[in-house]
Amino acid sequence: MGILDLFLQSTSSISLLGGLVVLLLFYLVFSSSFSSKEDRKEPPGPKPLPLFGNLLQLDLKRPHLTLLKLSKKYGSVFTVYLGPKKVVVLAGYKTVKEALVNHAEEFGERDPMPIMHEYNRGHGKERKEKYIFLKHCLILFSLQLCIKHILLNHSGILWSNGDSWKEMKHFALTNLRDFGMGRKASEDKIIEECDHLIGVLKKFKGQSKYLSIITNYVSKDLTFFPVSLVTGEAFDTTQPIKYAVCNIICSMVYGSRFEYDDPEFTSLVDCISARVHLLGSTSIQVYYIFVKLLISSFLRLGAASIRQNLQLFSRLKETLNPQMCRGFVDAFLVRKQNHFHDENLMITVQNLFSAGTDASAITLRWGLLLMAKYPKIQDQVQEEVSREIGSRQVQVEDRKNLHFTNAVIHETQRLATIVVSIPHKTTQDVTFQGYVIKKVRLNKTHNIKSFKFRYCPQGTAVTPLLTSVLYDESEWERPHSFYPAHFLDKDGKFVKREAFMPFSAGHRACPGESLARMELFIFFTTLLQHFRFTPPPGVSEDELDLTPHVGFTLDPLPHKLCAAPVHEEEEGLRI
Ligand code: HEM
Repeated sequence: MGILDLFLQSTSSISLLGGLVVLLLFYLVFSSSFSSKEDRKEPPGPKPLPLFGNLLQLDLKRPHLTLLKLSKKYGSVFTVYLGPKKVVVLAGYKTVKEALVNHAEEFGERDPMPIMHEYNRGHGKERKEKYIFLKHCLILFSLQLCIKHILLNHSGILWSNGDSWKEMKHFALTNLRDFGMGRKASEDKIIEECDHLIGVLKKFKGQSKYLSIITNYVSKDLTFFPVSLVTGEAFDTTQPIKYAVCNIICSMVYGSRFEYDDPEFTSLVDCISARVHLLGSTSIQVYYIFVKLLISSFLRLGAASIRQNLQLFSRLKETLNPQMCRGFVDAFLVRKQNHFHDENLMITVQNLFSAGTDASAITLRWGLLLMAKYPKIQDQVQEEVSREIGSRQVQVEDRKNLHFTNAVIHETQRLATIVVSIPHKTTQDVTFQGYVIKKVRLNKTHNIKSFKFRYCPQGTAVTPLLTSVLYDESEWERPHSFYPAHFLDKDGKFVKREAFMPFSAGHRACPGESLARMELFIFFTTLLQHFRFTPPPGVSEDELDLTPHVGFTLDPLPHKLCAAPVHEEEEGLRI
């Protein structure tokens, strides 16, 4: 062995040893700071590593499942560190409800995700100036700069706090109600949209590959007879359902719907979905370090959506009649005080679109996938629909007679648990279930450029784990199975369950719940009234995968289904 080799070997051993010593010191310093005496009463949790926190203990593809497991070990209130960021997790129905409802004020703020925080970090220009700047930027095509400037403040509903959030949420709730949310007007809009959706799904029957004989219940007197149906071409349910659901928000926000092949509309919807998708990517959720790399794609998508909305707003402004508001945007434009500025209009509209389209559309897609996977349950739904409604138009009023169908929709929402959690934060030091949850305070040394300032804003982040409520073993008989009987009494009548909380609760509860519930009922029931959903040819029911794709929401994995028309009079296919 040459002297050089020896030297290299000893140098690398020394540097390795040195590295280990540094890491050990680092670990000791950090772990003592993570668990100082002062913190003893803080919620327990797995020991974090410096910088990485508990990231290495999380299954990053299914973080919600790891959190469920940790709740079994550490209890219903525990702490995890996502990198350097401390997060208190609340698990189980009783704990989540107690925090969000009984301690609504203390747990009621939103903890903006790092990417939102990155947007919102700013230098206090006047709003008007920023908006003018935005217009200039648009002209100059400097889209990234535009968005940075338009999002300097916490605007809109979803990611904002304080007075602006209060005013925007109240305004959205009252105005969307005025434009039909949860009422007859929105029922009519959903019914009209169902017709368009049915028309689109019917187009997929053209190149049928094979005929299947299924037992179908089409007669009112419950005589079962086989019907020959063209199973149709397998299609991806994503876009038609998303377009249909988005059109309901469009008619309330802009006062009009769009055709599914209108490029302005399709790019608006696709852009919103892409942003939600990116927002939910593991890298953004967990690896704060990579935020900078991803932010430019996020900004680009945001810019496209802003540009489209600006065009729509300017068309609405040109034809605005304050005496006759067509939708939410008109109502906003005629109010010109306090928080009713262009920036809030833009972000609130974007929030309504992203929150209002994706969640309902994804739930519907889960519903259809579950029907294809469990044909006997689909039989029962179709039998009930046929018996109670026949071929007339489904109405929201029918919900009280369609006990089984209603139970299936609720069970779909429970099992799919599509919103795992949207982060909250504490507004003050809170004593909760015997633990002290301290508000993270920033001192002057945390200047605007520091890592901690950007990713650990004031207040402790709190994750009310809705999945743990919807899968709570002390509340649900079969938490991990598709079991509509969770929502039925012994006489087969629909029963509400307290632990059914997919829309969350308390101050930040979903303002779109009544609209979403109406959409889910009318779209789902109408689709099952008209179509039989089956796996694509060559795929068995068992092969349909119910593993979710984990992002901002839990979506079904990409899949295709066949939709076979069930009505004789519609298709003339009965034999
Ligand atoms: C099946 C459909 C839906 C589900 C499961 C759902 C679920 C949720 C959940 C869990 C939250 C967070 C609550 C929290 O932070 O504790 C939320 C917030 C929100 N949702 Fe929904 N939602 C749905 C449909 C809608 C619709 C149709 C709209 C619009 C009309 C909407 C608008 C919003 C908004 C604006 C927020 C933010 C509220 C705030 O931060 O104060 N959602 N939703």
